[in-house]
Amino acid sequence: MKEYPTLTEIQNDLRGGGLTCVQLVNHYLERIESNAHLNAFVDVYSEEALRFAADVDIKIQNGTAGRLAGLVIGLKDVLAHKGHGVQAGSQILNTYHSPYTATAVQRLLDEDAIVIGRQNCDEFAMGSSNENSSFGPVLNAADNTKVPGGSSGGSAVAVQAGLCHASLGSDTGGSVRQPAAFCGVVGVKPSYGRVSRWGLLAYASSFDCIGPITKSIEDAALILEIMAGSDEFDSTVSAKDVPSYTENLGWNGKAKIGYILDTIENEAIAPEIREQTLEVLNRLRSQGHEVTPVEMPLLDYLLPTYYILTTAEASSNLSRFDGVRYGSRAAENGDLEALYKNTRTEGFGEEVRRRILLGTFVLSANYYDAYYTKAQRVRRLVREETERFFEKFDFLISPVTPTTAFTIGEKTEDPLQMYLADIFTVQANVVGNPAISIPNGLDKNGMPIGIQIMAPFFKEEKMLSFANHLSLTLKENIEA
Ligand SMILES: NC(=O)C[C@H](N)C(=O)O
Repeated sequence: MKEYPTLTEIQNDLRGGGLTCVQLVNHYLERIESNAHLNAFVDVYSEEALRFAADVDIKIQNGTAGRLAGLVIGLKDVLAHKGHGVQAGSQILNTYHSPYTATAVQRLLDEDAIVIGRQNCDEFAMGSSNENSSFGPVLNAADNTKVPGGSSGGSAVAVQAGLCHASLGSDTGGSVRQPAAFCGVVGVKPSYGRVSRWGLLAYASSFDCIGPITKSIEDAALILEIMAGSDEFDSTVSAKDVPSYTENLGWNGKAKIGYILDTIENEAIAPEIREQTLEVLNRLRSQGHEVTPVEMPLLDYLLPTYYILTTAEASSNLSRFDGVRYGSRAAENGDLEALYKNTRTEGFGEEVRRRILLGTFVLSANYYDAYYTKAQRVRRLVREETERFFEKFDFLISPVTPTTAFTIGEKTEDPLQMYLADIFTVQANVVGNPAISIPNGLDKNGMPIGIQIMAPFFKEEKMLSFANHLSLTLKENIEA
């Protein structure tokens, strides 16, 4: 089957009669099977997807198909999908089947998207390498000895390796953008409050966002525009109208771009990432955009703030997995305390336990003010600093990650090193702004490099059209 970079091209062939959804699904099922070693999927819905595909084929013939007809999509294992398992890569939910469907997923289904399966991820989305999954690690398709990034590692690899056309991931501190960068695909984190979180298994509720992972910006724009918008089940979603991102992908005019000096100059950044990011900034400058270096002193506080607040929220969110309300109950459960303790010790992996303990510590009476309250204050300061930045600039550009995909096992013994993989992505979650990761070439070992564009709050439309402009520029660069 030929390569389809965009859904538009798939739909052209579907309408032209040269292709059917059943053929498409069969193609992806074969790809999933022949790439089983990547461990990207934890569950594949072969029969159901083929049945759906046959229905969509009839709708196409009748002219009644939805806007996503022909989109074969995978879901990160944190999204509720009625009648299907969802376990956040954890053993604690190994017998759970969802009685309802996440709003974001339902909106895609309503437009005739075909869900082909659920995808491997770090347990409860806690990780940057997909090594914290009870289903085992996911392998990067560009080099099977490397991680795919995390926590939406299975979702990114599935798109990278052509196992489905697109995926839905979740991004709490970079979990869509960082694996997208490591796998050479597009990943979007929308503004907090743009897409409903109803049906997303909660990790840190004031940070979590659902976002698409795709091969093209056009597809990301389409998926986002269909998922976004108010939802009676999630009161944190804005009632603001959703503009048509797909109709406004053309960029014209000059942009004011800022970049934080430290995100280029810091010694921890791989030289090729530095060079390729600078190359992009220079190119933009030569096109007449204003490109200015800035200082952002609060950057150093981002990761500590993120890890204090997200672990605090996680310790509260994950308390429901106790073997009574949710979670597979341990067999050994003498008294109530033993029941809780054994259930949670058996059900959760090491990283989840570490974060629950950290979060419980920062929320405990003696340390609450020193850690939790202080981190909330820093969050406010970072927000204000970011707002001031966007009074002067249209976009903030940075690398997505300080290095390309690292070797499996390299950072598993050192959680702090692992946390540093998110150094450039967490700002968007701490402040709530939208950000996108797009491919920016390869390093000398053939591993993908990403570049990130962050935009003002709720300016996805502007961000996507500029990202589109930039990716066309980068393509010219590669082809020249
Ligand atoms: N969930 C995320 O967005 C990823 C981040 N690496 C974390 O472990 O918190």
